Amino acid sequence: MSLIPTLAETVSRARTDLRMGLPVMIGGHLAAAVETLSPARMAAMQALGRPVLAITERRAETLKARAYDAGLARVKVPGDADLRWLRAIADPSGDLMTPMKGPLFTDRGGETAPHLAALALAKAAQLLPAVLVVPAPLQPGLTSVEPGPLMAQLASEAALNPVACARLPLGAAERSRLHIFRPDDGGEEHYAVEIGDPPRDQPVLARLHSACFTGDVLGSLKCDCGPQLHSALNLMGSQGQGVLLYLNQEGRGIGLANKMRAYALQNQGFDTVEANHRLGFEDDERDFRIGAELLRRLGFDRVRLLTNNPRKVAMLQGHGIEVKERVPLIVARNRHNTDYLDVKAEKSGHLL
Ligand SMILES: Nc1nc2c(ncn2[C@@H]2O[C@H](COP(=O)(O)OP(=O)(O)OP(=O)(O)O)[C@@H](O)[C@H]2O)c(=O)[nH]1
Ligand SMILES: [Zn+2]
Repeated sequence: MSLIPTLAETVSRARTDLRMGLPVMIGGHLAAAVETLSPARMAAMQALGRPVLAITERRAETLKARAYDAGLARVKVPGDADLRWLRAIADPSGDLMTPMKGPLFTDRGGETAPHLAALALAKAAQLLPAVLVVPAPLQPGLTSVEPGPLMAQLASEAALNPVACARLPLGAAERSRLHIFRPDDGGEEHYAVEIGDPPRDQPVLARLHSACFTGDVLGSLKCDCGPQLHSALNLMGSQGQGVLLYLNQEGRGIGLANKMRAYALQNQGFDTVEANHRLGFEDDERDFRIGAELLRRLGFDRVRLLTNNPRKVAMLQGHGIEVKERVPLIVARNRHNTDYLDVKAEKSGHLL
């Protein structure tokens, strides 16, 4: 095998570069995430030409900037703009304090593939989707990737390889094991809690749980995650078998930092869906294929799925897992989570 990095490895590097504040070369353009960009690197990029600030169509809607391309607006960066100017466009936390940012002028026509790819990479890095982009000759030492292969790689499904497994007696079920799976694209590891020894030729009681540090670990009252996690484990414990997948897709895939930005917007009065949109994300950025892949790796192809989210059912069915039954997971309301639960029911189609 050659020592040259594969496409998956190059993309994984590019994602890490953006997180560190290092620009990457995407199809003849330099691209850097605004969130991690330093003033010196911004100046170096401005010296190369006229950069644009690529933002998502969602963010552009809030800023009243015209998005001429599906999913993308390319905001012209004035010659005298500094990093504060870029950050104010990227980060909605100051929108209410300084609502007038414009007028913002956006590019129409011309190449968009590098910009769209750069935004997808910023999302994959769980950074705010706002990227400074400037045409540039190849820069030695920087990671370089073409937009087409980059997009294809980000959309592809990483293989999840089992790395370790051990018995882990739980309060909810003494006969439990924890399996760790590692993707081959340098992404997050995911876990599976196997309770008892569920027969592989029958539908297994299963839960796909997305990580929620605030709810699962801290017992936050803002969401229903902690109680859902524990009631799923308890039900599996009482039935003697089940499998709970703990997927590291914090904040519906936007990461904990962005989820806290979303909570800050919720403090300003926006709901959970609006907050995601104002940040430039879709309501739900999770890749549910991971759940299907993990179930298959564990030997299951039929489940009784514990969920209130019809999208989870549809996605599993679409990826080769038969959902024999949907088992509702009802959790207690409190005065902090009642609006959140209502919005999930009204806007995200949850069955509550
Ligand atoms: N972006 C964002 N994520 C949130 C918010 N509140 C909770 N989350 C995340 O939402 C996810 C909840 O996931 P799940 O428990 O799988 O729930 P679900 O999609 O609502 O579906 P079921 O619980 O199966 O019915 C977790 O990743 C949480 O971190 C929020 O206000 N904003
Ligand atoms: Zn939660």
